Amino acid sequence: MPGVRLSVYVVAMTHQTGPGGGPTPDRAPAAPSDTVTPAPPPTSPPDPDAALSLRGLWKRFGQKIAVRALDLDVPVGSFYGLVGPNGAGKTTTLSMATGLLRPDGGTVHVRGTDLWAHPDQAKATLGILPDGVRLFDRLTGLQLVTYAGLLRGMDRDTVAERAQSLLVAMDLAADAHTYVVDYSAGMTKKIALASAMIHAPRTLVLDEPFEAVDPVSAANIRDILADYVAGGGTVIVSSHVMDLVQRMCDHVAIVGAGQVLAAGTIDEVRGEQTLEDRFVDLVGGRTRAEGLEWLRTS
Ligand SMILES: Nc1ncnc2c1ncn2[C@@H]1O[C@H](COP(=O)(O)OP(=O)(O)OP(=O)(O)O)[C@@H](O)[C@H]1O
Repeated sequence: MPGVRLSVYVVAMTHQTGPGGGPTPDRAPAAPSDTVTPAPPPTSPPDPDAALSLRGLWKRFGQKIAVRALDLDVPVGSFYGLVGPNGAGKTTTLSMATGLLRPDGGTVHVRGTDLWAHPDQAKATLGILPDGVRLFDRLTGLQLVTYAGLLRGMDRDTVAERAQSLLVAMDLAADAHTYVVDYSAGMTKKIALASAMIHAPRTLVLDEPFEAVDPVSAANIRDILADYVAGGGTVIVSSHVMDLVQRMCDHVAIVGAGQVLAAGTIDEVRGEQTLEDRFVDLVGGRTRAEGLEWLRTS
């Protein structure tokens, strides 16, 4: 199928030091180096024009390889979905792609800038909504968004103006002075998204942005993101909701077991199928519920 890259790597475990040569923040100790196989070399150089270009990314946690030799190019101006089953490596990939987690190997380029070599330069152009990272939740919503803008070096007047607009857009104006610790899960997601957008980044990397968000807010956020892409921004979003990705994104990568199994435009990847059917075909994992007869009540 044109435009769809099927993964070619089927390799054994590997362990490398990070690009900076330092230790990685893994939880479990790495296996001895003589028991591992080195990663294959990147298949092609990074794309300097891509919003995000990943080559040969690797990450292992103890014996678990979370991401293995992952290549991905995200075109500028695309609305890119990253989908995969639980534990596929989406969060690990996005964390490495945004400078939150040091890769064991491979490279990350943001519009041609090597993120791990020049993190300040590359990160200045990114807005990040990480999954599961704690916020400064003893601030109010307004304080948190303001703080994000000031940290990005913006002047106070611009920050104040944009913070108000973002709170309105996220339907959080009435809770601007509520502490984030008292926000619901969906409100927390929205205030984190507002914080990621305040500096008008060129690329937004959003890990599960719609999780716990109510349908009306989700529709509003989708509109905001669609406008942002129409204005030249790039959005990379991970999600489990295939229908949402199919409707919202113009590109998609299906990730399984730490690798890209297929990537391209939505039509290229799904072919004649729905995206969900294509996803299930590629990642497998459908099981019959056996041994649960005791759950039947009648
Ligand atoms: N800090 C960590 N320590 C140990 N193992 C980890 C760590 N982070 C992730 N893993 C493991 O790496 C694999 C990939 O995890 P990751 O969170 O990237 O998957 P995911 O695709 O984002 O999953 P989900 O859709 O469930 O959020 C999983 O097997 C997970 O258990």
